Amino acid sequence: MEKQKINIVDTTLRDGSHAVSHSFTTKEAEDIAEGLDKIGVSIIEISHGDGIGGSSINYGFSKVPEMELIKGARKKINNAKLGVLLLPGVGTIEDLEEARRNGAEVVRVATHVSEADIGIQHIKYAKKMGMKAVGFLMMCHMGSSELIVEQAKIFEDSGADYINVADSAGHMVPDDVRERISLLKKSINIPIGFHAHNNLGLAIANSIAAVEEGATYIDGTCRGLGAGAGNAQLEVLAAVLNRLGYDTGIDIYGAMDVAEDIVEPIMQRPQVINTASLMLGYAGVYSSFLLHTYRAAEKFKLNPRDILVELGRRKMVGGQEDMIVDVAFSLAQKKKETAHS
Ligand SMILES: CC[C@H](O)CC(=O)C(=O)O
Ligand SMILES: [Mn+2]
Repeated sequence: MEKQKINIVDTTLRDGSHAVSHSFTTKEAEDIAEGLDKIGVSIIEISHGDGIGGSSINYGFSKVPEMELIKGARKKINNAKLGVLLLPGVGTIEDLEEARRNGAEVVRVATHVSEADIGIQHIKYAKKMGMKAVGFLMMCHMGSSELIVEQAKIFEDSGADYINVADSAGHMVPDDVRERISLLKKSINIPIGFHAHNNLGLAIANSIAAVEEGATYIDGTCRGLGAGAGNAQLEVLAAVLNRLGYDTGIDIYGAMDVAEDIVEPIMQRPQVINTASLMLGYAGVYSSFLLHTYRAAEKFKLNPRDILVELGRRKMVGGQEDMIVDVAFSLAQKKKETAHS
């Protein structure tokens, strides 16, 4: 029997950007893109962690403008497709046009799980420019399977080539993934992808659950480099999928080498599940809030875990990074009041 093909989408140079505070240099982007292209990934995504246009005071400034990184990566890619992420409102149609001119062939239009309608024009415009367009639903743990189907259909009707379900908070367990992907599989006519975060240590297990329910595009990053406790570790993902009999087209030894020789040396901290990243998963908080929370905790002399619990309680979603400081400020005020009472 022919092996099922699984397309591996690498987002080291995009989700990994969160983990290095958006400090990738052109040389690093070139080396990583070249390595990923050689090992056979289907799509190489590169952008500021919060997508094109994300470099800002709210999300953190990029060390090197992302369009320079995109141009650098473009020169090194021969086989994979070059992709970017765009959050409508953070990135604009003009940013997308510029990325296209610089060689991007794929755009993943990312919206909160209940807000696909704000991405319709971006999907349509990308298709008009000849790009592959993907509807990327974030924070899917917050949406029922039925809501996800409804929102995916909005993207499908706009012309999206596939739908990506993202467990942005790394909060899902395999049954959550199975339930959502299986209903989606029965309900839409385009392929399905899955994007995991490892905050509960389930990124690989959840990715496998997605594949078993019919997802054919799976995200990974070298060494797991990404927001929070990171993403599904690409070299592990490829090895596990291979062992399960799927065809990823990935050179597994090559993937190990890219992770070990090119990505690991530029990592700023080990990609581990420490207390704060575990709390992201446990409380269902956006993974990219982690480093912003550390900074706020230091500034207001708080335990990062307390800030994360409060962010989870308030159901903050992607894009609300400014609320981290707000929450930290009010917790610090409360602490002061309690000390004086
Ligand atoms: C802020 C964009 C975000 O990092 C996209 C993503 O990777 C996710 O939702 O997990
Ligand atoms: Mn992510």
